[in-house]
Amino acid sequence: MDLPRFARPRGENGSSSSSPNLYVANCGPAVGISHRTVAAVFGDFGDVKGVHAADETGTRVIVCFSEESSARAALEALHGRPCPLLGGRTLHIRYSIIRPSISQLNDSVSVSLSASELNIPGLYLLHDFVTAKEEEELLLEVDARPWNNLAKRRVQHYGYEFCYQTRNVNTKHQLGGLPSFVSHVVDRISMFPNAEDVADAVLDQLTVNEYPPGVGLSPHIDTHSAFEGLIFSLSLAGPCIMEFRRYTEGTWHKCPSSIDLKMENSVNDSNYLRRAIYLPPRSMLLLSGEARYAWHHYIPHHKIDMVKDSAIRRGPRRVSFTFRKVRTDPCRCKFPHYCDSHR
Ligand SMILES: O=C(O)CCC(=O)C(=O)O
Ligand SMILES: [Fe+2]
Repeated sequence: MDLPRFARPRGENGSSSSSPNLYVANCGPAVGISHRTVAAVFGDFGDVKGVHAADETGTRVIVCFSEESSARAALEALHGRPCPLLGGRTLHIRYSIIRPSISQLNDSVSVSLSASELNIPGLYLLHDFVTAKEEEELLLEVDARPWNNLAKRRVQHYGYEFCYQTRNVNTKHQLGGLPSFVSHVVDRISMFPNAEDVADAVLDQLTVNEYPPGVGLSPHIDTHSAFEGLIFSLSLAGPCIMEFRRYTEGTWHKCPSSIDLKMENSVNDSNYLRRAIYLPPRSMLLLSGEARYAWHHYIPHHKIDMVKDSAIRRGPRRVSFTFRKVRTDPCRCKFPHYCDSHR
């Protein structure tokens, strides 16, 4: 049953405050009183917009009036006394408000389809960066190689190993060059519009991530001292949304060994700006400048994403190829607040 979500409103001193909706206990279909009968009885006090089950017991309902004054009149007349029109039952009535659902709380950010809509300097998205055939071939190549299992997803590293404890790379330990099966992708990246110095950026590290449905990635900024300023991420196999958060300086903490976010703030904390973008399969995302250095990126742990008005299912897996250049000297970005080279 699809139940509306109602909560008891609280005034400043904890007392219940006024609302056009009433929570009415001790009546309902389970005790032989239909919603229609409830609407008729409460209709004596004003226009009733609807009567809903308050929960699954069948003995508690929510009566929604158009006007607060009607709800107040009904509450004063009917609360705590036997109601002859409802089989002599004693009704227990309180004010009620519509509570936002968990998903509304978590996902109130609207999801953009293009990077320009997002208005984050340095963030770019190109659709159809590879063809469906190339996508299939890239997936076959990585599936023919060993995966490393992390707690919830699988990864492969090329060029340099990425260490999740330190969120850094060991620059002294090169695994070899990038594999030849990504050469055409790297060549295409060198012509990526919008990316300053992209032609000079010799990308030498590739992380392949495989996310099962419902698995995301915690909010983070790729460690400044580990990687240079251009980060390219190719989405394959399934879609997802990526959220970006820019924390107000002073509201987050650098961890000793990384610049991952210490989650002191709840998801709804107003200490950060929030934006989200839809990443379809075969699209290439570029994080550069402010987007790379000052915004946390995050993939929510959803099986279904709301994009505009459509619910988009994640698919059996999403595989991303993240191309970066390992940094060999300290970071000199313009965002020292978010930078581990500026400690
Ligand atoms: O899966 C992605 O697109 C992003 C991966 C990522 O942010 C990372 O590996 O640091
Ligand atoms: Fe990242």
